[in-house]
Amino acid sequence: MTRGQGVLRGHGLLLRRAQRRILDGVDLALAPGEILALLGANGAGKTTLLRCLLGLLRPHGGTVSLDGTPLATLSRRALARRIAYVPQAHVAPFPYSVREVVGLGRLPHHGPFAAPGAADREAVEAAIAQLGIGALAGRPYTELSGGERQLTLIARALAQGAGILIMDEPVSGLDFGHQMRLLGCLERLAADGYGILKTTHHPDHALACASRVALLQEGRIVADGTPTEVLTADAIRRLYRVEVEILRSPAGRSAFVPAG
Ligand SMILES: Nc1ncnc2c1ncn2[C@@H]1O[C@H](COP(=O)(O)OP(=O)(O)OP(=O)(O)O)[C@@H](O)[C@H]1O
Repeated sequence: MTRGQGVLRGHGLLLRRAQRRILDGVDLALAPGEILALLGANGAGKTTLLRCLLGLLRPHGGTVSLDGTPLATLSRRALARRIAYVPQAHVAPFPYSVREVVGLGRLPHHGPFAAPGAADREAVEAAIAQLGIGALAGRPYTELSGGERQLTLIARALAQGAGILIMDEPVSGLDFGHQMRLLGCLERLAADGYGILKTTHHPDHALACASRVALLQEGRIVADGTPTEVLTADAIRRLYRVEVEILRSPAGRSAFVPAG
């Protein structure tokens, strides 16, 4: 278990696609206990950046390191014990049960040819309980709704036991209740030492549940700081080209609403 360890750092990341610079000198680091929300318009390069940080895409320039060790020198298995990924959309070809899909998170621990042991089964049941999807555990993954699939993939990431969670729009497809419960769950995980990097299209969620916010625009990180520092009405206007204002509740909560 590596919770509470591990600084994941991308430095000077450069990535081109068809002559276009998708990432243009990106520096971004994630420390244990942080929830870092990455925001940017559609096509800004958020998923591309996550895939570079996961070692799934090799940048044309720059480096990614984990505790100072270049990612490229770590085996896939060693990496999978340290970093878990929740992708944006996932279509499963086989009707594995939810419990089996969550169990795939344990592969880096017991290997592909050994049967899962008691610790693996315990980790799977704990992750299922944490996401509140016990009622789905025996159902085929292919027959789940999009939101149910998303919860299953998050449970798989938790079962993996890695201290760093990288999530691509984790609330997409979740109903309002599940969104709120998931944000609460992320806060508890961060308090427990997990480092969490998530992309989001919801500035409000970043205000409510992030310790840091980074904005990606035209291949560069244009802001990186606390949610209140970074998420101003002006920054939202520049990022998404919409006019907004910030409402503050008596309890000190903030939310963006259309201006005017
Ligand atoms: N395999 C690919 N080949 C060519 N271009 C690609 C490829 N994958 C992504 N792109 C382009 O790279 C850019 C960044 O894509 P990316 O998926 O990283 O954006 P994003 O910020 O995650 O977007 P969204 O918010 O819509 O999910 C987009 O312009 C996209 O069209």
